[in-house]
Amino acid sequence: MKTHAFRFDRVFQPSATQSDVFEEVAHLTQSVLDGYNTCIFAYGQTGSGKTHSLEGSANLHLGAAAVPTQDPEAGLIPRAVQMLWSTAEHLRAKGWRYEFEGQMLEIYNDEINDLLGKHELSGSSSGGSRNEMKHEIKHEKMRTFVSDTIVVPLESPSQVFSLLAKAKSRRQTAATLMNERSSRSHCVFILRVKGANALTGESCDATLSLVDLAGSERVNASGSDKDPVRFTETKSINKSLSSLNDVITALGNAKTGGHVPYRNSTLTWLLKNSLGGNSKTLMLLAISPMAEHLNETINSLRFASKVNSTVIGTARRVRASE
Ligand SMILES: Nc1ncnc2c1ncn2[C@@H]1O[C@H](COP(=O)(O)OP(=O)(O)OP(=O)(O)O)[C@@H](O)[C@H]1O
Repeated sequence: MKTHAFRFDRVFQPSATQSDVFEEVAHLTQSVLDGYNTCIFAYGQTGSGKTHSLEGSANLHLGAAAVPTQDPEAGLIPRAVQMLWSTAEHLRAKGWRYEFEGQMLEIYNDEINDLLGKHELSGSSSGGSRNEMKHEIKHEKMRTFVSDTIVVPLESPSQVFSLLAKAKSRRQTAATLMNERSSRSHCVFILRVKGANALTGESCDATLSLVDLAGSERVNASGSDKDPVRFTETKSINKSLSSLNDVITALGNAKTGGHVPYRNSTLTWLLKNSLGGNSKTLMLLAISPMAEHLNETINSLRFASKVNSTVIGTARRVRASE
């Protein structure tokens, strides 16, 4: 039997619980309160467990009635949200006051859909989302703005869960109109955290981006070239995942002379400030244990171990004035 060796910071066995996974990443998500732009990607082939890891399979989206940290099936997002709110509450005693706001975006065929907006995701059996609105991404210093998208001020974890539920149901509606569409789009939850300390005069303003990437398998082997809709989807997934690879490679490679090709895909352009050397980035790789998925699993492991071995820079805090 041939063996392949890969090195990672941490490997979770099938017996690992949601709580085990969260324990590993909790400190990272928490650093958004200290003013670090932070990004967590879930990468892996369709059905390998990306959404399971980020959202979990508990019925979390019932508003205030759900208490995610007491639910063993709650995934990373609800746990992180709950932890951020409770840490912010503790930090009040030290003078900190935080404001939170959230956005839920989907990138499908290299275009942004606002999962909280009114117009998109109408669905179409002939080609997926027909955006009534084109969204533009702008970067000003350390901030990212997406035109004509809804940003919701968030007062409590339960409000975040309702927001996630709304976005999820809109995605699912679109998915029933177009078979398996959600596996072929990237879903990005952006939580902006603004903090000010009345005692020390310090301030911070950073975002936590949690990204459920489209299935990483190369679909051309499954006949996508015969189906124009599938072909377009495949092309844009391949493009955005290879752009992600190129950006990470460029960040870790001094030889590129400082040029990082963020603009090559909507995914990398949107996440520019969360991917750059000043932010904290983590990739969570989901792999299937099934023998028939071995090739995809090895491809995923190769990609992720390359990402893991890349040093993208040194994270630094973002102050509110930046
Ligand atoms: N570690 C796990 N333990 C238990 N069930 C799991 C685990 N990982 C995945 N599953 C289950 O497998 C199914 C597929 O997982 P999931 O939807 O998370 O995959 P995915 O990688 O997000 O797929 P897609 O690319 O289609 O979004 C779900 O029913 C999920 O609950």
